[in-house]
Amino acid sequence: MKAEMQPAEGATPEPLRWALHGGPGTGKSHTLKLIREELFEQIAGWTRGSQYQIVTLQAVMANDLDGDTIHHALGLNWQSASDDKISGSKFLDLSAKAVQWRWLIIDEISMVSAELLARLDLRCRELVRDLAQSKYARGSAHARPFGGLNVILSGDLWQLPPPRGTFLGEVPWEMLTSGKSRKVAHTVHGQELVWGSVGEKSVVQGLTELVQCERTRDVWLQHVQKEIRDGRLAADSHAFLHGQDTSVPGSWSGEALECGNATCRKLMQGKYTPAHIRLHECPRCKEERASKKRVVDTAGHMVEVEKRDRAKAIFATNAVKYHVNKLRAQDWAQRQGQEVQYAIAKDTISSRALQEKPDLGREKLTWLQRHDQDCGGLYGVLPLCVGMPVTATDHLDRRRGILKGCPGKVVGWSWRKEQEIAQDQKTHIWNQPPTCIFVQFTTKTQWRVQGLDKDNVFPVTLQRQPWHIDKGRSRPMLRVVRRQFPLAPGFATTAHAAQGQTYAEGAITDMQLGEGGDPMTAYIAVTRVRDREGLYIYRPFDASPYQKGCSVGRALLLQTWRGDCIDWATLRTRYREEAACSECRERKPKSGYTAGQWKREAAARVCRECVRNHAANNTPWQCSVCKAWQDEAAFAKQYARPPCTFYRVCHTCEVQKPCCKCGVAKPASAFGASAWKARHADRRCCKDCAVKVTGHWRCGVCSEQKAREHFSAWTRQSTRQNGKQRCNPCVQATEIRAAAKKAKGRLYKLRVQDKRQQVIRCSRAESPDSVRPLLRRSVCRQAIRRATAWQTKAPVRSTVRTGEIEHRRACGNRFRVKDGHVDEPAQPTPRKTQPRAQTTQAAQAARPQQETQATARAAKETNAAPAKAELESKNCLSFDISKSPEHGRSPAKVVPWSMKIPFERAGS
Ligand SMILES: Nc1ncnc2c1ncn2[C@@H]1O[C@H](COP(=O)(O)OP(=O)(O)OP(=O)(O)O)[C@@H](O)[C@H]1O
Repeated sequence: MKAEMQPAEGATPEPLRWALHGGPGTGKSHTLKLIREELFEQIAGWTRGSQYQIVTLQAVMANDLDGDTIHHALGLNWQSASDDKISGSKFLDLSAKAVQWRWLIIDEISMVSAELLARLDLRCRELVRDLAQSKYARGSAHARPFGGLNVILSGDLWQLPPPRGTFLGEVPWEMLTSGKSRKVAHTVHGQELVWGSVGEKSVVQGLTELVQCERTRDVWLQHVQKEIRDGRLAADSHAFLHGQDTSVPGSWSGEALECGNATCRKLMQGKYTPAHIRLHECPRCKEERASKKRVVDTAGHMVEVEKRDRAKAIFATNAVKYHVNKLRAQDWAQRQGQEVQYAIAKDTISSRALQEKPDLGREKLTWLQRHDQDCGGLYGVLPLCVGMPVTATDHLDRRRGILKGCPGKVVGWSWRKEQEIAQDQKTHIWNQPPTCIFVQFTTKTQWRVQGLDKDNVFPVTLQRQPWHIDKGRSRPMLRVVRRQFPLAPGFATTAHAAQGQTYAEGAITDMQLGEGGDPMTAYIAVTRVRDREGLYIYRPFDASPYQKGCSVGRALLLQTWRGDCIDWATLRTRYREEAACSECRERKPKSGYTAGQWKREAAARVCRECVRNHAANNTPWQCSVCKAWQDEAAFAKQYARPPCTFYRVCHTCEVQKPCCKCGVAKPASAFGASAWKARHADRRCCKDCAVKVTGHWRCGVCSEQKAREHFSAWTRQSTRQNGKQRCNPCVQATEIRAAAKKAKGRLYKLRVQDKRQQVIRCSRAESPDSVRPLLRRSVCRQAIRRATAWQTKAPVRSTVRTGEIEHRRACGNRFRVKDGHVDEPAQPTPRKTQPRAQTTQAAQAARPQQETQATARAAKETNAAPAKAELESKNCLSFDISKSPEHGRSPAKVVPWSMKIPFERAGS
């Protein structure tokens, strides 16, 4: 260190920028503590904040080292990446503190993002006085990194990356691709601070590595931790954790057989099955094997309930942590024989939010179920009982060391007088919270609040925190203020909060990773314990996520810090984007191709060099159709323009193209300019097909272009050309189709009618004789009656029982019947429509002939059917359906008998 700080002759001393690296529990924080206490404070007599500063990302880590958070110590804005908003007075305050700064120690560097490190560097350059000797190198106008402060970067690159931002161990790909960086300035700056160099030397000048794990003395557990760290968890280790059979005896630690038994050593030779090994291993191996089973099963193995109750559950996400905390709080209270008290948060909606969404109040109950990180870090329903472990969710008192994440236990709470009545009613849900909750916190120092009789007991009062329901929006509007105690049950935590901690009581972890889960979170949990007895794995897990190896960046950064020579050329060939040229067959990086060529398919991609060769041979352009490289003269002039780089067609391929309508291949002159250039063949329509002729319309049905006279049938309705116009043949065809359709409809009706009549006839013929008259009567509602016209004495058949009968055939007159008998008046009733004089004479002339015919017909009818006469004598009227007045009427008026009287009923 001294050597590094020793100036070369005549030169400004170079400040120290050093890395302290080591696995979990190797004592990095312990070393920093020693440097602080023994070197800085005891030997140099310095104080924190004046001559040196120790910073970390999280308050709990800072508290362990008696340091500060990066944001608080350097006045950085933690909500946004902009640091311009710092007030003048605060900046002056910081500057005054930084006047004497010489050392800056950053712990848990893996959790500091590139962006945050860049902001820290810029703020240091601002705060350190220009007069400070080390700020500028001799002859340089640029401030040194970190304003010339001596810096120690301590941490483990194989631990968790920052919750947000770019991980420092990520390879800056610009180094591999030698392309321009598209990252934001802060990212590039931050990465340069750990990867880059100042002049010939790298920014981080060297590295001290700690290798001996001090936290975990269990050799086998150390071995498992290492396997998970390297991403190569062995099948045997996985089986040991699950209590399954292994290919080695139980006391195998990964390096040696601890029992030293000769039989067990023999079992190691690989000839035996796992079941055999388990059966024949020595008692010590059996014992070791049992203790290595860390996956908790439901059958009650590892029933160390008491111990497990005190162990901290470590999860990857806040949501799981929140729910586990609530469940374990209930469980814990039950075991202690206590009733859980629930403090209900009060959410107040801002007036602006109500303006935007008036019915927001209805959702309040659902907000209580959201996890705390969604609602300003305060629980909706906070379970509490006396003696329960809790943690502070905010910095409650910096002076006393009660920072966010500080552990403690509930000692009691105090009510206002009027609230004590509610207490008597034994309610366990506090809609009206107590005035304060007394919590005994575990801090580095001992203190006592005035008026309280116990040490380290702090009255935690209600806190208000704003949160937004619509926090995903670019400008959240729906603001709610939550009022709750800033406490959380202390049974579970996240892996990020657990980093750097040692849990002597043990840790519970879930190693079954979901999709996208990070094995590092499980690694952090596994490395927090002192021995295997302290590790509880929540459920069986899949080994594959822990066998994928680890990223190349971490190892490369460590090599950079060590000062090892990195073979960037080999890395470039391995990681750079490359593709083979279709002509020279050589694999080349993206920069070896033009943008257009890179996008092409592998078979058509040509590298810059081959393109250059073609240009040198005076064939600079490639035809997109025939793929031949040709000179410029082989292409049309417009292809010289830059947009045509991706599509050029030579004259030979361009001589003729087919029209999409007529399908005939035609030269360019037959097409319009845009149609000729169209790449899609279905858009290339020749002029003949596309042309509009004056006085012509295109028929909307047959699509033919015709003179307007051919549309005369259509223009009777409309003269507008709207694309629906139809030519005369098409109109005619339409009309014919409509008429045919109508006729078909009518024919169908007649067919139906005929069919019905046929059915009736058949049924009548088939029905028994006794039933037939009944059927006839039912079918023929209007019975046919016989009468004799009194004028001509001719027989007349009619359905009229009472009324007038028109007897046209006999004389053209009418006569009246009453109850079926002819009512003979003194004078004949004149017809309504009187025949004209001429026709009356003609009718009178024809009358004798008609009378003769009628008489003859009557005689024929009387003689022809004796059965009919018999029926008539029985006063039954005959029925001939073809002569019936119903015949020929619409079927709707004729009611089929079968529908009216069922056959059986009629028969009976
Ligand atoms: N040299 C040492 N002598 C005795 N105990 C030590 C030593 N180094 C570390 N320890 C103990 O080991 C535990 C872990 O140490 P420490 O927190 O410093 O490790 P770390 O490397 O910072 O771990 P992590 O990477 O997890 O933060 C602590 O309880 C500490 O007291």
